[in-house]
Amino acid sequence: MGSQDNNVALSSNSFLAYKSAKVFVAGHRGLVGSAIVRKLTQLGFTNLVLHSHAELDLTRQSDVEAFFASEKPEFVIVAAAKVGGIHANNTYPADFIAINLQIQTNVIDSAYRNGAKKLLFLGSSCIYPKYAPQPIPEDALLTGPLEPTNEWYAIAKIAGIKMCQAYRIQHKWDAISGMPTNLYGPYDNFHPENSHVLPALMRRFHEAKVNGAKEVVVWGTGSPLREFLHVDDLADAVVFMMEKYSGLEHLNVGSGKEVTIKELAELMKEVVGFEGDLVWDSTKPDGTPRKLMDSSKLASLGWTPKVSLKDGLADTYKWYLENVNL
Ligand SMILES: NC(=O)C1=CN([C@@H]2O[C@H](COP(=O)(O)OP(=O)(O)OC[C@H]3O[C@@H](n4cnc5c(N)ncnc54)[C@H](OP(=O)(O)O)[C@@H]3O)[C@@H](O)[C@H]2O)C=CC1
Ligand SMILES: C[C@H]1O[C@H](OP(=O)(O)OP(=O)(O)OC[C@H]2O[C@@H](n3cnc4c(=O)[nH]c(N)nc43)[C@H](O)[C@@H]2O)[C@@H](O)[C@@H](O)C1=O
Repeated sequence: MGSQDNNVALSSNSFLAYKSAKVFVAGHRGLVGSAIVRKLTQLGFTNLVLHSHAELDLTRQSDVEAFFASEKPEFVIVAAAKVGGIHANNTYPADFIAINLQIQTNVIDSAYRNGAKKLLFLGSSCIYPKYAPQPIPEDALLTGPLEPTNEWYAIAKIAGIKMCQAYRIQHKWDAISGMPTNLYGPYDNFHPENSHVLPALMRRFHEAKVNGAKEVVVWGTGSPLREFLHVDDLADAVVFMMEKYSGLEHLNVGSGKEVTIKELAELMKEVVGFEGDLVWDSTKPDGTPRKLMDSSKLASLGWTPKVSLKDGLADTYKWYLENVNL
């Protein structure tokens, strides 16, 4: 089945034409959700519906149903999820599969039942097989075994894509999915163990510099390749997809540029200004050896990223100094 076979007519669904539309951004306090809120605010959206986890626990079906029945948002962006780096994914598999299945199932179903015009679900590049062809095209999904450190999270995310597809097919409802590559930027999670590599290294190098440490430990061998995208670029792509895309297939969202973890660590060392040595802890997992996404479908619709890794790191470190390292 081609990606256009289940398109929903967009004529009544323009996103950008209607800045007073009620838009629910689930997960608005996180890395991604906060960037989407910044972008929508800059664009002039005036009716954003925002609830923290403490105010509305999206794993609770009856609370989610009551929220949608009373608020009836017209557009829904799902950036709420249980998220973490390689260690967190590997350590809390039950949380990663259960919480994510609950959040996305509750939100997608309630959004449909309460008349939302369009919903965008965010997955992750870890949905693809561990040894997918590189760069990874969208149709590599479900063609091979997953990376074991994050298969529980990946299975939940794959279920989210399939749920959007199923509602599109059965109900002719405009649910789409975007698959971002590894992200970073303001409001990231800088936890020493549970975060992703980029914020983890930023904090570790910064603390080493401040404490005058001679070395910094970096996990794994340094050889895995990762593609990084600044979260402001992702927010731009989310708005672009809300306006321009209405198809069955999920769309990759990447920068097209990859670096080894060793190169990332060297760059971070330079940006932070740490002058000691790197020590590699090979008892820690490398995870997927490479996951560069093929984002040419999104590019062919007219979207391109703008922020280079070097500029994005400098910008994020400035934010870290002003907001985290108080
Ligand atoms: N970070 C990355 O590198 C990547 C992220 N993504 C995807 O982007 C999306 C957002 O990720 P990111 O911003 O990094 O994650 P964060 O951990 O920064 O933010 C997650 C958000 O989800 C909210 N949340 C979590 N559980 C619940 C719950 N039970 N009820 C209500 N809200 C909840 C949190 O709310 P609160 O703050 O109030 O606790 C928080 O605002 C996810 O779908 C993720 O898969 C995809 C690829 C890469
Ligand atoms: C976005 C994506 O994020 C996760 O996948 P990942 O890409 O493997 O994520 P990561 O950022 O945690 O690690 C990238 C690489 O970096 C190395 N590494 C070095 N030093 C540290 C370090 O200090 N912390 C971490 N976390 N990694 C480190 C680490 O060993 C690995 O080789 C998925 O679980 C899944 O959730 C997902 O979708």
